[in-house]
Amino acid sequence: MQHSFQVNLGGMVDLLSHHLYNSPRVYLRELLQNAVDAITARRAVEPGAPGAVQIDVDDEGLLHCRDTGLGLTEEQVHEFLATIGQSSKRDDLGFARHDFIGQFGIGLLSCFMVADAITVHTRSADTGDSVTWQGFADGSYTLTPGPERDEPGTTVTLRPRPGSNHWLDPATVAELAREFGEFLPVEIHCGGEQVNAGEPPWEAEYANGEERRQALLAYGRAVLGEAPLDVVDLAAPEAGLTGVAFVRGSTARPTEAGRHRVYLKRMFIGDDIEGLLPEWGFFARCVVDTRELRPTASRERFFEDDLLAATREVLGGQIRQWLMRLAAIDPERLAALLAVHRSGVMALALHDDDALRLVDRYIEFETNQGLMTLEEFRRRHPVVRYTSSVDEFRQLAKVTAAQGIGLINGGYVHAAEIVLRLGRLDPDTTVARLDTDDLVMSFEPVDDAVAAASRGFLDTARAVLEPHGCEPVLREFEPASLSVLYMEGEAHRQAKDLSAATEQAEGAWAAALSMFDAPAVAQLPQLVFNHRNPLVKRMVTVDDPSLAGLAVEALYSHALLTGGHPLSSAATATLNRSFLGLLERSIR
Ligand SMILES: Nc1ncnc2c1ncn2[C@@H]1O[C@H](COP(=O)(O)OP(=O)(O)OP(=O)(O)O)[C@@H](O)[C@H]1O
Repeated sequence: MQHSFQVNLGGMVDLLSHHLYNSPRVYLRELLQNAVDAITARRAVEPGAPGAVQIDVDDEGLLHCRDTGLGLTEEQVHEFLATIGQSSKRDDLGFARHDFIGQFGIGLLSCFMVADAITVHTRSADTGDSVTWQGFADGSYTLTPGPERDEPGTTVTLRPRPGSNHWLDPATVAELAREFGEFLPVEIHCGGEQVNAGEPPWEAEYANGEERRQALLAYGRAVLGEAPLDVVDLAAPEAGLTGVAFVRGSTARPTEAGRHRVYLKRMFIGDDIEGLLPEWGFFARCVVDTRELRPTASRERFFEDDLLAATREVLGGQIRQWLMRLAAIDPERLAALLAVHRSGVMALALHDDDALRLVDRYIEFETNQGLMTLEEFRRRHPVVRYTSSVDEFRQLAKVTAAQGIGLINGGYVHAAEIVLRLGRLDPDTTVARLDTDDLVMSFEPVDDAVAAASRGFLDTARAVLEPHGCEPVLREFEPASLSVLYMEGEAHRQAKDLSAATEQAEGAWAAALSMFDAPAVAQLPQLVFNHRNPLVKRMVTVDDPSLAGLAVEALYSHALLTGGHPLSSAATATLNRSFLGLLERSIR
């Protein structure tokens, strides 16, 4: 036997009024929306019908919202107003009717957030009959005929709940009406004063293009709280969407990035709507009006459906086109923009070839020959080498420059990925991570006489460094001011990364990683002594093994520190020992 669900009416009303919305302030949005929908419905059958909404708060603190809409018959009151989830704005198949903002049949209940009784006094334009309905938060209602109204339309009256009077304060009401109704296509009056402009500034008529642009920039200043760098027109016909994007002149606060101001059929929905632009577009803030995107029941965001995804693509494409056009007509302004929004454009360049070209041409990277664009760097160095960490760059910038090797600091966010992608895009560019083994190979060996004279020193150095898993090498390289370099070598670094990952991993990951047993490290890290350095030159001929040992220990720890390598406890002990030992000898 089949049964029907039972509904706890009071609980349902409570759920749909108090727990659906972010703030009680939306009660006024729902009132305005119903008024505008009722006017739209009346004008569909009576095109010249008046279209105005009047909101007043009387001396007793009651709020009255009066419209010149279609009104309701007694039958419609029962069917639509008094039936939760029933809406006159859906067609016979249950689809939202296109011209109306409402569709769910629950919006009026939001008034229970601020009122304990809702009175609807309405006269149907169809029958001319007037009725009065009064609904309460427990789900009960009364319906009485009359009193007569002169004109078709509806007046909704709210009696404030104890403690909610401030929401019905005249100044608050005017502010909310202005906010939600700013662009609604009917006149909205509050306390006798019209509070809305009725038309979004991007839809308005202007004498010429420049006047329009200045008006939009002024509007953008109000929206962003700062002067925008530029304004971009947006249109996504499938979503019935028009609007503008303001390019920020400074980086957005994290709470604002990727959030946009959105109107639904000209009614304000929210200032913090996400998902309108691809992630990389965080340097722009959109203000748009849409007819087709599907709002959730709270009307505080949109469903993440195919239409929203397609709209995001279209709008992203328009921002991208604007960027490309700017590159062609005003490269200086583009450079200024890229300087402010560097990381956003870099992120875009990770999957967009045009943006990659922009980055190539306009964004400066840190290289071992100073700041320069990748385009310029590639002109000088057909092989683009990069480091994957800032520390490695710092350590090797000078020494690679001295060997004539161009080096890019790939340690900053996205830098290495950008350089690699550029290599894939441009067949004439070879991109390679700096291989420190190759670098050591490029250093000149010392001549035979020096090698013979340094044998004793190298034996001492080998003995000192062996417990640290490091071996000494003597070479000649520029700059001569550099005494030693600690070089890990690619194979060693990979093995180290793997063992660190395995140590940190837990559960299934640890098991998976342990399958890649760290290979026996073929090449130990090297401490490369530079024989062109005057100190090293003297050091290799010192015939006091204990002094040589202290010097090696000191240079080893110094090389670790300057290379940004973590100091093990053994290395820290070495640093202390060598420092104190050398001090003792020099003061003796
Ligand atoms: N000012 C009004 N004039 C005429 N009819 C109204 C008015 N306000 C409400 N109604 C009627 O009451 C019904 C229910 O209104 P309610 O605001 O709860 O839902 P809705 O507007 O249909 O949908 P949504 O939940 O999306 O707002 C409406 O469909 C409409 O038929």
